[in-house]
Amino acid sequence: MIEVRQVSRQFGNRPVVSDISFTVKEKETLVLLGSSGSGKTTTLKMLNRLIEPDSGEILIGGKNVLHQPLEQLRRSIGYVIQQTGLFPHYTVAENIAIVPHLLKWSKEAIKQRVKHLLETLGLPPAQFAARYPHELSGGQQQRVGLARALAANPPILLMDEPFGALDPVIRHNIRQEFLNLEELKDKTIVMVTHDVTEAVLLANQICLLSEGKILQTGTARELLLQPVNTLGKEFFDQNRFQLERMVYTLADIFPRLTFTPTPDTHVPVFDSELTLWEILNKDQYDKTGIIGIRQQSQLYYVPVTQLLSFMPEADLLNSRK
Ligand SMILES: Nc1ncnc2c1ncn2[C@@H]1O[C@H](COP(=O)(O)OP(=O)(O)OP(=O)(O)O)[C@@H](O)[C@H]1O
Repeated sequence: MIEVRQVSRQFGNRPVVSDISFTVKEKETLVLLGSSGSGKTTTLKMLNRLIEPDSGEILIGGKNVLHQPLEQLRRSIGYVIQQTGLFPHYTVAENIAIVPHLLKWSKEAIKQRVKHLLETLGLPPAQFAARYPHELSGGQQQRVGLARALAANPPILLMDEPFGALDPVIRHNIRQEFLNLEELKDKTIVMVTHDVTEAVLLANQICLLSEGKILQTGTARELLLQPVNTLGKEFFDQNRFQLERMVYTLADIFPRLTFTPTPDTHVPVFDSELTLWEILNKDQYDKTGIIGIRQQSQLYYVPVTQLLSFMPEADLLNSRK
């Protein structure tokens, strides 16, 4: 668990991070979201002491990070940055092996770990292990950066705009892979992004920053549907239509649906707690045009077009009771 308590940091006499507090539970992903200059990177770097706070406390696993030996702290925290930070004169395998090597793992253990990570991240070792970073695409470099951060299996991962340098299609694909990676499922992750879609997709909790202060911390659903101030609301407005599909569940829109009779053919059935986005991203539905919804152990059938044409309404959540 990571606990950030009333942390502040100035550069010169300019406050860059002011009185920030949040908690990241084990195996959760907290996204630091905010526009450029809002203090995201500075906050992240205080977690692994690349920057030290002027005041406040940061506890990891109950221990103040300032009281832990720096080397030990950094080795228990994987760090992934946009520019990957790969060593240009090291091969892919050597780059990934850096921390296990420092930890004096056996040669065989290192070899097996590198092989496993490359396979997991879709980079066949026979093809990629001996290459140098400049012989890789941006997406491949980013995967190697992630593999390197994961090499010694640290419980915590800090990621600063990890997909930022990638073009939109690759970015989308890597994000999806990221969501499905077994290696990441038991990690406690803090990620910096200014991309709202990325935040909504990946975060258990979002901490929305503006000018070094927290505007709101909560789930994507809370930030989108129950903003506590205008600034927080406006941050999502440009992408609101798409983002709300990512947080509205079938149960939310249930009162607005018109049901059809039980179809003759088999149709896919979804639990009503799934979001519209989760349903619309599954390809099973377009064969039938109709889906089943399981709501409080009853089954209802509805044409998919109703989900596609759904327009969020301000009163919808209030009417769901
Ligand atoms: N070492 C430094 N010395 C002086 N000012 C700094 C330093 N590092 C960051 N800043 C300033 O602190 C502010 C916050 O920077 P930070 O990198 O934390 O923001 P950010 O939200 O991550 O922005 P971006 O999305 O552009 O990376 C910026 O105005 C930046 O110029």
